[in-house]
Amino acid sequence: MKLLTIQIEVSHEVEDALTIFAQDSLHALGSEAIRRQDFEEAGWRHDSTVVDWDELHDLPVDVRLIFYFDQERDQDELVAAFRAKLAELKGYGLAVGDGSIKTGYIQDEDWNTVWKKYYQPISFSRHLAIVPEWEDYQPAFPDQKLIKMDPGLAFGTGNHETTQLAMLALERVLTKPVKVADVGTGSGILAIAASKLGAKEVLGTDISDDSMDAAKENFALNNITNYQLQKTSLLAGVAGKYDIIVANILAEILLDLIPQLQAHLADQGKVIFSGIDYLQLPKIKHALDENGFQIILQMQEKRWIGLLISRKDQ
Ligand SMILES: C[S@@+](CC[C@H](N)C(=O)[O-])C[C@H]1O[C@@H](n2cnc3c(N)ncnc32)[C@H](O)[C@@H]1O
Repeated sequence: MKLLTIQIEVSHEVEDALTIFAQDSLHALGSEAIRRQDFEEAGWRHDSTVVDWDELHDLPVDVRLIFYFDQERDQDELVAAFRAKLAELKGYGLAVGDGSIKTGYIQDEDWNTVWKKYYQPISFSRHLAIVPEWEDYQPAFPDQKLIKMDPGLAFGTGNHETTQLAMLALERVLTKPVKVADVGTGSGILAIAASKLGAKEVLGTDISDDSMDAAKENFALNNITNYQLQKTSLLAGVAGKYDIIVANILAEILLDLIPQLQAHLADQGKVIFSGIDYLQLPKIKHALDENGFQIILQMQEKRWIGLLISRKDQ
């Protein structure tokens, strides 16, 4: 099978917003970012960035985003959607960069090997490291827990700031072996992190078939058995209450989740939101307030906001 590729030259200011837009609104099968800065810093960086100098033919001015879509998708429609999004972001006062767009086709096996090359172990914290399935990794601490991942076609390698903000909040609130629901589980990474941090049971929900397949494989890869997966929108049809509900999804979708929270959150429960572009924060704050919730911790990385939330009276 072939994949449609759409390549856009942008400024780093819009990289995240455009990537999430492609993933969540246009249902891209995958994405890749080639950042000039990564190449320039390659000599001294020892984190998850990997640079293959042999493949260095033409560097982007700032960031080149490559999105992968099913070959049957209408490329003119997708290009028009990207152009409209770039115009919207420009309207917010962001530097969008060159904005030029190129389209093409590649064999999907090529895509699989391309992204794997850029996916390296992440020593995330004192407690957790995220390790691609095919990598050997020596824990930085004898008791550091490893999250083994093969995200397949689902979102959630652990590289994205939004995933990392949600993981930080999980470390903060998982102080007892409680029940955790991960809404929009993607690759299952947050549910797996919760289980490794000692959750009693984890539930992952998602609307995507790719997510269900990837999460199931990743639970098996991590020898996790105390999990359930449910293909549904947000918490629709989910039975029972959860002590922690974590959701890393775009703000527009979190707005639909907020009215469902009271019914699914246990007494003294906590909610973790991530995936909120800072421009969308006022809307989320307002909706939380209207639905009886308060923010008890706010974190930010680049444009992205992560929130720890409780009921107002708790
Ligand atoms: C940004 S990804 C987060 C993946 C993973 N939890 C992480 O933190 O890396 C958002 C996920 O939400 C899923 N999603 C989007 N809309 C949804 C909905 N209405 N209900 C459930 N999942 C949804 C997408 O399929 C995607 O897997």
